[in-house]
Amino acid sequence: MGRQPRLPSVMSDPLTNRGTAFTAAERDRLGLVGRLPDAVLTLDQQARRAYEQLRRQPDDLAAYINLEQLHDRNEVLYYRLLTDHLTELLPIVYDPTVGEAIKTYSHEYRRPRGVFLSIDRPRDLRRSFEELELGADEVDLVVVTDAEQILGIGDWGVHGIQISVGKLAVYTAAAGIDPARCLAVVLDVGTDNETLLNDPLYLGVRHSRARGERYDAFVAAYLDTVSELYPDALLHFEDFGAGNARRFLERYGERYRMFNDDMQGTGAITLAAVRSALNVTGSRFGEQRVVVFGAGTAGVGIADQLREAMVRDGLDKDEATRRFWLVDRPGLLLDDMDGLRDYQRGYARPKGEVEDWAGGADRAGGDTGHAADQGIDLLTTVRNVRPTVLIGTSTVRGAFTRQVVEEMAQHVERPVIFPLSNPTEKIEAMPADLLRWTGGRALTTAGIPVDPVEVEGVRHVIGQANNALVYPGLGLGVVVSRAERLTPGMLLAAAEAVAGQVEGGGPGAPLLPQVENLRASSAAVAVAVVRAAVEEGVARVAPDDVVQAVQDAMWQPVYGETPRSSG
Ligand SMILES: NC(=O)C1=CN([C@@H]2O[C@H](COP(=O)(O)OP(=O)(O)OC[C@H]3O[C@@H](n4cnc5c(N)ncnc54)[C@H](O)[C@@H]3O)[C@@H](O)[C@H]2O)C=CC1
Ligand SMILES: CC(=O)C(=O)O
Ligand SMILES: [Mg+2]
Repeated sequence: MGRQPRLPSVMSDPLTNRGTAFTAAERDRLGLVGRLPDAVLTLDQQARRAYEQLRRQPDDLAAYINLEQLHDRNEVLYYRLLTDHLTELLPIVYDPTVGEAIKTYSHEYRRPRGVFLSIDRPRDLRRSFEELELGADEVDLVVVTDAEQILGIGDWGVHGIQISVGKLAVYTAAAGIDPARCLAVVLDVGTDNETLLNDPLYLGVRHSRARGERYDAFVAAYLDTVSELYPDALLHFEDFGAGNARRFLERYGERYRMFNDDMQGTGAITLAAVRSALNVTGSRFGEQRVVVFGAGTAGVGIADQLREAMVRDGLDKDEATRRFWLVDRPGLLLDDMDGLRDYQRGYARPKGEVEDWAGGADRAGGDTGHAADQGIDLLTTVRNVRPTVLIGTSTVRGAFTRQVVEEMAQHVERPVIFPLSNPTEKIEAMPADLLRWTGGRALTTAGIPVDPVEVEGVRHVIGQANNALVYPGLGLGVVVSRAERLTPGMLLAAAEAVAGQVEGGGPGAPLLPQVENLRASSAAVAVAVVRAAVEEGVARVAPDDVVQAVQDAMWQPVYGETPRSSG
């Protein structure tokens, strides 16, 4: 076993490394002579080899690890692979496999990617960024999580860094956000996950989750620091706990260029999917009755955006609010309940409304489908409300039972049913079942990717209602327009652009664009977002030719000019 020669930084930095694709002249100029086997491969050939290696992995988690290792060696090659096989690989680097990877992070750890900020070392916060030596105009996007509610799998402490990494991979693969201009961050504020705290190999801060003033001050210091160091960057918040996600967006959304993906991104993609479903049914937003099962960050974020659509459709805000029924752990949310969260209160139904409901207000969940802890359960709600739209953001697998779905389908011709919880182990119902139970009448999507399904001779292609179909284009639009803020008009423009990308219609057609067309649909979203930013007066750059400006801004996974020296 010999000595491993030191590799010049041009090879050890995944942003500049091209491995066996360095030409003889580059090897000579960059100090790589003797560091590589003789052959010079093209990016195509490298991609073929990398894909062969990937295909040999025994399962999805192994494929994830293999891809992350490539990510850490050669970013151009990694993104080339991702863009060439987007439909196949998005579920690996992102939802649902990223959930598995997050659970096993401390054990599968190989090398760090991203910025780790510890609440026990607040004085290191600024330094952690400064030592990256990135200029004020060199960062477009920072994705941060505190990992309290990762997807639907809960609190994963420092492991959450991989959701920031995964979200960024999608930004680049889907919308060509330059990976050299992005940062993934975790705020490691401790964890209440006892499995992690009792694991000797756990890599995070080893205490329970900090809350209250200390936690708030840490988040405030984070925002202060990143916005000062990178004044043009979009500050993306991911997978914070329900109360915090909303609180920070409300407190800071006007002050910083901030985006909460779980509220705003999920709201926008769901709005797009409902828009598309209404194109099929020929009805209007203002006519819908919406039941949301799981009134947390995503559920209420969705309700807010659908409510705005109803208001644009002519309802006043109170009328629109009355078209929503939110069901959470205590059952249907009623105005006399103790313990409602601030963000739920506005949607709580008057207690009097339910007194003569079949089942009644005092009825415990019991035999009526998925049991609520107490109060009025989902089945009773559906039976009495006769919703046209049913949204699942509860993390409760199987909550949309056959009974619930058949009840809904008795009263509407085309029930719109979106089980949005991630990952697969949390989904409220599989779209195939929704279609079978309704004889193909359900208009459905899911947060995870699912295969087409044939029901009664019709092949149904299921769109993926995941915020990944909207946030990359939204981010690109912010980058191109250098928007000062992310406004409701920009979110709406993004949602409408996604819905506008849906082809054709016809029996079994998906409600959302296909992932294989994600680059094109993200570009269309970006164009709409730039135009909205200009119209709303928040754009600091107003390109003459928006379409071309968006194309020009998209980073491509190709080897460009080589660095002049190994640096
Ligand atoms: N498809 C997409 O793009 C997105 C999907 N999601 C998914 O939505 C789910 C929820 O995520 P968040 O809103 O961030 O979490 P959250 O914790 O803020 O909300 C979940 C809500 O469901 C409620 N819930 C839990 N058990 C319940 C039960 N037995 N009955 C009724 N309600 C119950 C909780 O009390 C909470 O209010 C996750 O699975 C997540 O992956 C979230 C964001 C985007
Ligand atoms: C997709 C996403 O953001 C979530 O499930 O939390
Ligand atoms: Mg999320």
